[in-house]
Amino acid sequence: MIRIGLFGAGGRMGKAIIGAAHGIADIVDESPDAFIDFSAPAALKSNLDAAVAAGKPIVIGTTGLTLDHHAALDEAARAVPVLQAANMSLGVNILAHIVRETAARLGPDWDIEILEMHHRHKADAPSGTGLLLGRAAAAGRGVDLDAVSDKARDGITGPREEGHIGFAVMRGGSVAGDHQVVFAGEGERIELGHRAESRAIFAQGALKAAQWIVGKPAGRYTMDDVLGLS
Ligand SMILES: NC(=O)C1=CN([C@@H]2O[C@H](COP(=O)(O)OP(=O)(O)OC[C@H]3O[C@@H](n4cnc5c(N)ncnc54)[C@H](OP(=O)(O)O)[C@@H]3O)[C@@H](O)[C@H]2O)C=CC1
Ligand SMILES: O=C(O)C1=N[C@H](C(=O)O)C[C@H](O)C1
Repeated sequence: MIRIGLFGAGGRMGKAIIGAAHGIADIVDESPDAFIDFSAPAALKSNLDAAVAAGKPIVIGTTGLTLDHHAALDEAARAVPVLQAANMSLGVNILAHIVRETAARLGPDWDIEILEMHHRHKADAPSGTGLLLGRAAAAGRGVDLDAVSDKARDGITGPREEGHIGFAVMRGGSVAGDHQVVFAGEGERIELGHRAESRAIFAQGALKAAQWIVGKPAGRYTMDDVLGLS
């Protein structure tokens, strides 16, 4: 059993982690072996400071992070092990590899669109997973996602720009997390997707990551490292 300090314990993911921890981890207030953070971007820096002050690893699932947040992750990773992943599920992390491979094999005349739907409470858009899948597609094409992403279409947009990667965001009800990557060619489409049936898969992935990261050297890690997908 490992001892986990949990940031965001009162939230939806915090409760899912407490529910999944039985027999794997004790959720504690003092002397944790590792921290898990599913809270909000505004809390990231103080949560990293707590991990660095304790000299313990931290697993971060919070999404909506900016370049400044990533700089803070890099800084903390000089002192302690830091794993940040927009999606802790096995399925999504495998899907990202399939998307990268598919994008690499198809020419730029195949349009790439990413669709995601989440529950009505979600604070950030596009989802961290949508962006992760967009980065995988962009990497497959050898381009930078920021240079080719279309995140908002409204009004007279004109025709689609070749090589761009589009995002469509839906919010409603209690959807735990649906993602689809559409490769649209002339006369045919490839649709690759993942549906989370509950938050349990994210919670189990976060706990697995916390078990894995204890004892690792300082540095930045991903779920690929945990799942052996690198
Ligand atoms: N990587 C992954 O696999 C997954 C990532 N996520 C991400 O995890 C994050 C949390 O999601 P979810 O549990 O649904 O969100 P909730 O809003 O249900 O919970 C957020 C928690 O963080 C706390 N919190 C919010 N803002 C602050 C702050 N500024 N300082 C300290 N604590 C704060 C809240 O406390 P209070 O209620 O008191 O404000 C609450 O306990 C989101 O970014 C989400 O996208 C979600 C699912 C899977
Ligand atoms: O906020 C959520 O609920 C989720 N957030 C993550 C994201 O932004 O991709 C992961 C999952 O899709 C659920």
